[in-house]
Amino acid sequence: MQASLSNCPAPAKLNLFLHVTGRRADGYHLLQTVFQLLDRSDTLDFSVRDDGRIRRTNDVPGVPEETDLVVRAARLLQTAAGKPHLGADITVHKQLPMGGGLGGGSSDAATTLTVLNHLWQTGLNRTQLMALGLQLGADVPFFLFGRNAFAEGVGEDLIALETANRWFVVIEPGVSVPTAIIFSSEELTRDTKVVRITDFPEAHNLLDSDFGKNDLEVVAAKQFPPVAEAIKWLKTYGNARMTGSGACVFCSFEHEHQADEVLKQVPSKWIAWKAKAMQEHPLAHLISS
Ligand SMILES: C[C@@](CO)(OP(=O)(O)O)[C@H](O)COP(=O)(O)OP(=O)(O)OC[C@H]1O[C@@H](n2ccc(N)nc2=O)[C@H](O)[C@@H]1O
Ligand SMILES: Nc1ncnc2c1ncn2[C@@H]1O[C@H](COP(=O)(O)OP(=O)(O)O)[C@@H](O)[C@H]1O
Repeated sequence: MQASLSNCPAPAKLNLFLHVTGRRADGYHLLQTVFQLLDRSDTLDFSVRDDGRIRRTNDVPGVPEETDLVVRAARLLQTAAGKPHLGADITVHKQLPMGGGLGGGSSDAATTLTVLNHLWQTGLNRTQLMALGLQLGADVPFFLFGRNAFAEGVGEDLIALETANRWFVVIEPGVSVPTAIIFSSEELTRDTKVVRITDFPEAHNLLDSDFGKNDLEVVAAKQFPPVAEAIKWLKTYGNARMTGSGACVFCSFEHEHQADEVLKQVPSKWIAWKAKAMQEHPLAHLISS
């Protein structure tokens, strides 16, 4: 058995649009969204243990070990696979901001399920891993699906899409937005018209069109003024939007040099970076269909 794997990527996602179309009986919201993978990632190291213990080896500020989605993902897989004697030491190198709408925690969890399924030779297929992932968070199945996608339900009904190979400028407005606060707002609209995949422009043209919006944006911008400020600033360069429940905002460009020009202008109070669209998750090959 291979004992360890280092520098495993957990990439960020953007929601190119995000419509809230209803609410389930359990309070969870029904969404329609297009998920886009980015080539900016957290990275994780895994080392197999033979005593059944699952440990995070480093401190992650603000995330106690027991609540880390990485530790919870590993425990869930250990139980589901019936391998109580197998454990792991996991190191999480965070690059993606927390509460940023980039899905960092969900992506870390998906990478953990993928890599430990491989190292422990657990043999779960993609569908089984996605079902486990959904127990950890609504975004986790997408990262296991492995391709850019149109998503419905709470994000678990996925159809693969070929999106444009764009460059993105992403601004971190310096606040962490808790997803639950945005979804529980009285001001959130929950009745955006349901679209069919054939209703919106071909995915590779999506970013050039006015199609879609992020229904969570109005709520987040009102409750977190730095989000509103970053959107306003970035809108002078193109069709800027918030991703997920915030806080990050993004704008896309055809050429890298255009992204570089915008980055040079970003006020120093914000962290900003560029990333390229990815069509496939870098670990997709480790999972069998
Ligand atoms: C909004 C999105 C869009 O991709 O992304 P993020 O901004 O979190 O990255 C996701 O739907 C977020 O999914 P995820 O990050 O997994 O959310 P969770 O932690 O499972 O949910 C936190 C809380 O938000 C509420 N919630 C979440 C998802 C949803 N479809 N309806 C909800 O009402 C629930 O109250 C839940 O307890
Ligand atoms: N490995 C992890 N990385 C980041 N956040 C985590 C992790 N494990 C648990 N969390 C919790 O999940 C919350 C949401 O994190 P994250 O997925 O980064 O943001 P978002 O859902 O906005 O994209 C964090 O504020 C943190 O409390």
